[in-house]
Amino acid sequence: MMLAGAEIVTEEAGALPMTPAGSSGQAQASQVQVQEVGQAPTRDPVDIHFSNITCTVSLGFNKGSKQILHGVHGRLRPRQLIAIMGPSGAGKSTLLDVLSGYRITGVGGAVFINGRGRIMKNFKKMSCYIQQDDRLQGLLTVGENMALAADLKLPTSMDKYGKGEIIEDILTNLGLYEHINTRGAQLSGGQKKRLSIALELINNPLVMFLDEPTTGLDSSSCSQVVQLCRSLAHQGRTIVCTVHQPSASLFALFDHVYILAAGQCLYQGTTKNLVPYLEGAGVPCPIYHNPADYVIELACGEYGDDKIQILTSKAENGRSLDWFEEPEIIPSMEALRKMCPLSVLRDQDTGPSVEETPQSNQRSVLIKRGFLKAKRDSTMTHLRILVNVLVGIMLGMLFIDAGNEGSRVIENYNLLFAILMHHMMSPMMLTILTFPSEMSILSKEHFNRWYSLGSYYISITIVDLPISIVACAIFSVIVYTMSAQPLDIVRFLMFFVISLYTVLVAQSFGLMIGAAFNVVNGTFLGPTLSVPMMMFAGFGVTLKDLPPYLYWGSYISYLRYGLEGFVGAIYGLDRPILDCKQAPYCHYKYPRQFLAEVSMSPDMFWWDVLALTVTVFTMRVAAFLLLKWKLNAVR
Ligand SMILES: Nc1ncnc2c1ncn2[C@@H]1O[C@H](COP(=O)(O)OP(=O)(O)OP(=O)(O)O)[C@@H](O)[C@H]1O
Repeated sequence: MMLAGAEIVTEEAGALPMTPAGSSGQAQASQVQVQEVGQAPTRDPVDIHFSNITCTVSLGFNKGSKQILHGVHGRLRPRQLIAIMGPSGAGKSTLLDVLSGYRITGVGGAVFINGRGRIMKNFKKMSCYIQQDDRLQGLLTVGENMALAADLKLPTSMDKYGKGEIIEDILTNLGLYEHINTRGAQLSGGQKKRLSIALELINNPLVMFLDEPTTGLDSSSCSQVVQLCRSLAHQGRTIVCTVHQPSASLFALFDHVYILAAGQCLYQGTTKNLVPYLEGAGVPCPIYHNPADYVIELACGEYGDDKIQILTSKAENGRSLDWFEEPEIIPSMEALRKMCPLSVLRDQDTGPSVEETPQSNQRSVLIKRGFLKAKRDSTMTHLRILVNVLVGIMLGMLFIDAGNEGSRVIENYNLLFAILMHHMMSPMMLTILTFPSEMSILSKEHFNRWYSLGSYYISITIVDLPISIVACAIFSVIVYTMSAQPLDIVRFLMFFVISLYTVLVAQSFGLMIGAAFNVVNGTFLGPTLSVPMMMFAGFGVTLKDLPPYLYWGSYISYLRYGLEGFVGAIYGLDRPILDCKQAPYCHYKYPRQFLAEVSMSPDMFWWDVLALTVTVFTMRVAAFLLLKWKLNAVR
């Protein structure tokens, strides 16, 4: 059963002639002329005023700090497509981060929305931020991506037909309808960019911030994306993009430009006024020179730093509105407040919740999305199960029939430790390697208030559990039977429970590392931090041989509880004397003698389960807190 929105999109897509992915679809898309885009906003347009914005970043311990933005001012008018331009490193993305509210650390100054100080919770409800890298669900089709976003971003009271209509409308106007059944990962760069915009358009934001929407696109895709933004702006939105160095034709598509050089404003006004402005400042743009190129050259200091100073003071670091279209009719802050009285805002207030839909809806949609992804994920699901089958068979063959033989007890003990290593390494490394890319999507969707972190975390935990159970059960059956462990259902279940717990702990440990570190650091730290756990597991150095001053280590090693649990399952429960067919003398044919040798008590099984339960719970909570911290720390 598909999602409500996805169902309608797919049904209706099926009724229309569909273009197979990767064929002539791309050519058709490039012919799309973006004229009218879906629903025009129904609420008052948004006028953004920012004043004395500074941004300082710390360069690390004892290295001081760096100021990126130097008290810039500006005005972003509604129904305008505004480009923030400047050379590389000028602070364009930083300014966009600050204006969208994404960056909060080290920021000074004030942002006003329709004449009133910005209240972040309310501003987030009317705006969205599309970052430079396309953070899309690559395993889901365009239609599924849209349907899931609609289920998260539109009120639950809206039925699937209502949502389907909105989705159809947006996709048709953005030239993506032909690609409704194409997976996100298979879209071209321009299509990905348009899908990123389409996803945010679902709840019809009044303000859109786009970081470098044209980077990496060919000229035709660039102009499509910019034309699309222009149409969206002229419908009543305030659209702000950063752009590097647009061609003359692309530059002309923008209504307004805001030019930065080394964190200061060189010019703010209409695109058309740029040439007269430069002329007035004594730095005229040479004939036949693209003004966008020329102003970037000026901002780079190619014509001298004094020119930057002249322009910054002429623009009053963004205070001057002289180069706006009809500056005399730009409303003052007071006039804006009168135009948007508080009584109107009160009527529009949708309550304290930041997200559009309740947590229960967020969880169920995210769980559906998680299962859909898991079904198609060749690494997290298919490869994981395959690896469990292959490693199970390999270990089974290596230790074949070791479980019942008195002369092979030590070998069997080695097998139990090898099983623990497998359950520790593969889920931990898989999580460390895959979670950081998931994290970037989480950061975007969470910031754009698709869902709360709690809903996300619960859903990933629920989605992963059945996959872990299946992978672990397959592995356990193979290795248990091939190595001829006692055929007793209770022992097998004890063995399985310990295996599953070890997987869950290792995964939680991987999640903690994946949430806090990038892939390189995580790949180094995960296995390195696991070494002490192995040392204290009671393997190699048995627990009784551990020096007393290091004994505490065995209590914090989850592998110790795993190994003890395995030994209890296989040799506990008053196991009878073992066979001794393969040797004349079997030192450990009495299981109790072996248990005494490794100083493990068979009665500790439930304590081991309890210890592993507490460890899983603690690590999950720690991973959640780290995730929460990381989401804010990157800002
Ligand atoms: N967290 C940070 N720590 C240190 N320096 C930073 C940090 N964030 C940004 N910077 C520096 O601030 C300056 C402005 O960065 P920003 O990304 O805003 O520039 P930009 O104009 O968007 O550049 P580009 O067009 O190349 O993306 C750069 O020199 C960058 O190295």
